[in-house]
Amino acid sequence: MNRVRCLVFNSALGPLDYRVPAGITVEPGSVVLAPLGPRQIIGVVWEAERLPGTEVPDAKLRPLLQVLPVPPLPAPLRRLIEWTADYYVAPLAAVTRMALSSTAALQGGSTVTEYRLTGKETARLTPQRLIALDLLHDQQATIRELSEIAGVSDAVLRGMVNAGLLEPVVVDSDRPYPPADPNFAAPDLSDLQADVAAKFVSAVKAHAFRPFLLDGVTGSGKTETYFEAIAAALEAGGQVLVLLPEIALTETFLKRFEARFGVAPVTWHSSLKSSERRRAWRAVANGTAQVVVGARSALFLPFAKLGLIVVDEAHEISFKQDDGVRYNARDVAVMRAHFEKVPVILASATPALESLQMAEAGRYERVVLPARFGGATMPDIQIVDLRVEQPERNHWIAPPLVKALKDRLDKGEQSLLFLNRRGYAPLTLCRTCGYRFQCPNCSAWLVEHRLSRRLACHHCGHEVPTPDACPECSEPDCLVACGPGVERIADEVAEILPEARVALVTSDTLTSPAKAAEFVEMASNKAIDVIVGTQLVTKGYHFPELTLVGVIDADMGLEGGDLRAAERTYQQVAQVAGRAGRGEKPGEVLIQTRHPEAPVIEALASGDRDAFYAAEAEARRDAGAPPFGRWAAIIVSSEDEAEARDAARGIGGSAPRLDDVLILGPAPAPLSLLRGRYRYRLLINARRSTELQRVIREWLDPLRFPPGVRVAVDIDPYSFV
Ligand SMILES: Nc1ncnc2c1ncn2[C@@H]1O[C@H](COP(=O)(O)OP(=O)(O)OP(=O)(O)O)[C@@H](O)[C@H]1O
Ligand SMILES: [Zn+2]
Repeated sequence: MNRVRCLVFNSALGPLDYRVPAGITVEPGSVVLAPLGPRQIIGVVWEAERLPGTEVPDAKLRPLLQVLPVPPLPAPLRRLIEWTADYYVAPLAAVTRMALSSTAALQGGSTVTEYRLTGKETARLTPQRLIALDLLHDQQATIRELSEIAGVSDAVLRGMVNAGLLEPVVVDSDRPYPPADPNFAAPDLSDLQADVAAKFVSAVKAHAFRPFLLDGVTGSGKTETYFEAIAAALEAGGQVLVLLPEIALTETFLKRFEARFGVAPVTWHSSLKSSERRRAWRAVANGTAQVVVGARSALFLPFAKLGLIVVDEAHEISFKQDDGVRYNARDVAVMRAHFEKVPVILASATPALESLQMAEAGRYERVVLPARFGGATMPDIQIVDLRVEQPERNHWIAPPLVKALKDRLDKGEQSLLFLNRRGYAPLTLCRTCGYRFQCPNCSAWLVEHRLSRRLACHHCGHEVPTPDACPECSEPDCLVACGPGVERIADEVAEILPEARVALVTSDTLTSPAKAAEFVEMASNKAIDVIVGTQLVTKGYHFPELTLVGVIDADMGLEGGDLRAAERTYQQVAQVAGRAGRGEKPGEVLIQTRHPEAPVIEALASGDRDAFYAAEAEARRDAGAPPFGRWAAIIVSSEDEAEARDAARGIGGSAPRLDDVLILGPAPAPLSLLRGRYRYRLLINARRSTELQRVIREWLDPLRFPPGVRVAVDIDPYSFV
């Protein structure tokens, strides 16, 4: 009797056993279609001994229906999936799903039918068709994707196909990617860079697990050195995964990669079309995708012969996923390298304390690039004490920064102003009655976006047009904007420097790779004098004429009491400062603050990173915080406030009593209402040595909750709201 155990794509079900009928051969990792009740479900054949399940008698087993035409998930990936599920207390099925992230790729055949406009116009056009004609220009995608782009139904589009307005195009999703050339344009490395690169290259050649922390100041050429490691992996016929924290950075990366290797790498992120996803997924699985650059989800792609992993800007908190499986891509990347037996490079100018600690403990090998490439110097950093140098009323740029901006404009050099807040103002209130605009779904204020004339919630996306009158007291023209967002700073720059060309760079303006490319092009060609941006412009960019960076509010990130607040402020400010003076002209950085005496501000001013990290590490050690102690959170939510509270109390009531585990809460989360769900939190603090996951699993497993309640576990949380 030939039976197998499968992990099926339903997180509520455990592993299921099936019979393997004649004519089908499977091995661990095979992706299969199996019957489940009257339906069919996708599953993955797993080593039975690794998945405890209930033994079903042979006679009761149902046969597998089909093996899907893709290579089996390789063993190192299966081990990674197990590790991730175990470490983050997540269902195995939910993690496995992340690996099979293109359902199109799992189906047989290698073509996808996409549609595009024919250019023909018929006499009778309904309003819906007119909209579609307008929005689908230069688009080619599946009906489902086009319907999302145009905001019309599938039926409207199908009607347009029948009317000859749209035509099908068959796309071959197995056409190979052009090969990268490791020697296309190799740079002359400086001696220091060459030493670092040589370590990477020998590690790649050795094909063994070896984690590196590439700690190099901004502009030191970290990218150039890890490109040498990529070249070595290509020479050896291996695949490479490069993780970037944001899609917005991909564009610059692609250009540099192409200049170095002759072709663009394969990209992987959430906004790929399904045909692109399918092509990339299949090429990764059959080993023909050589270098994949992607957001954190690329981490679970089924590489056939991985040779190297790079995590760039490894300190970025966007590597932490905060919904679904709550994992940290930086840490999982290291585990993947461990299972694949390959080197991994974590690159950053401002490494996370956790990573530095790992280096100190000898677990990671720290390699250092202490100076900028090509003789460029680090920028000069000045503190602007806002208590002394006050901006004008309702303005946010203090006199010294105004002066510096004027000076740069006169000299024809570029400036960058950084404020990590989108929109015009974070709070809008009525001057007459005091009414404040709040999100109906979240405990958060609505942020005014003046460019698009909306008030928007940055948590759930809820939006309303900005009204002319107060909704409470009906007084017209009485709304006041409180506090600054980047749009307001851009207005202020236009007021101070009417002739300056100002670019606003936020996720609201750089909405596509094309827009990002356009911005880079303009900034590089000096068609922009002042860039005003959020954290999106703090890293990755290299504009040689940019000589002034102004930080509008260095204190903003310090509010809220997050355990990593000081570290994050340090990283953000140091990164944005790092954009100044990367060319021949020296850079200057002005940091506006009300707390010049705060250790993090002092460290930024003196450039004494080591002292800051040492003090920060000491504080964390005292508080039993990571990396010295462990935190986990349990977040309980429901659309019904009482139900959420009761469930949270139930969890609190059955909390284990352990000497070395401290449990706080349940208490309403700081963001007590989010996307229409009421939220309660418990925080768990334990010693490094505690088996925290086991404690949590044994605590939560026996508990049952009403169907409307969601209980999420967050191991090593980054968000404390
Ligand atoms: N050996 C080299 N030859 C030629 N150009 C180089 C070399 N090393 C670095 N550069 C150039 O110097 C600039 C800075 O290098 P790079 O962007 O790799 O630094 P980085 O350390 O990644 O910086 P950041 O952390 O600030 O993003 C880039 O324009 C890069 O092309
Ligand atoms: Zn909201």
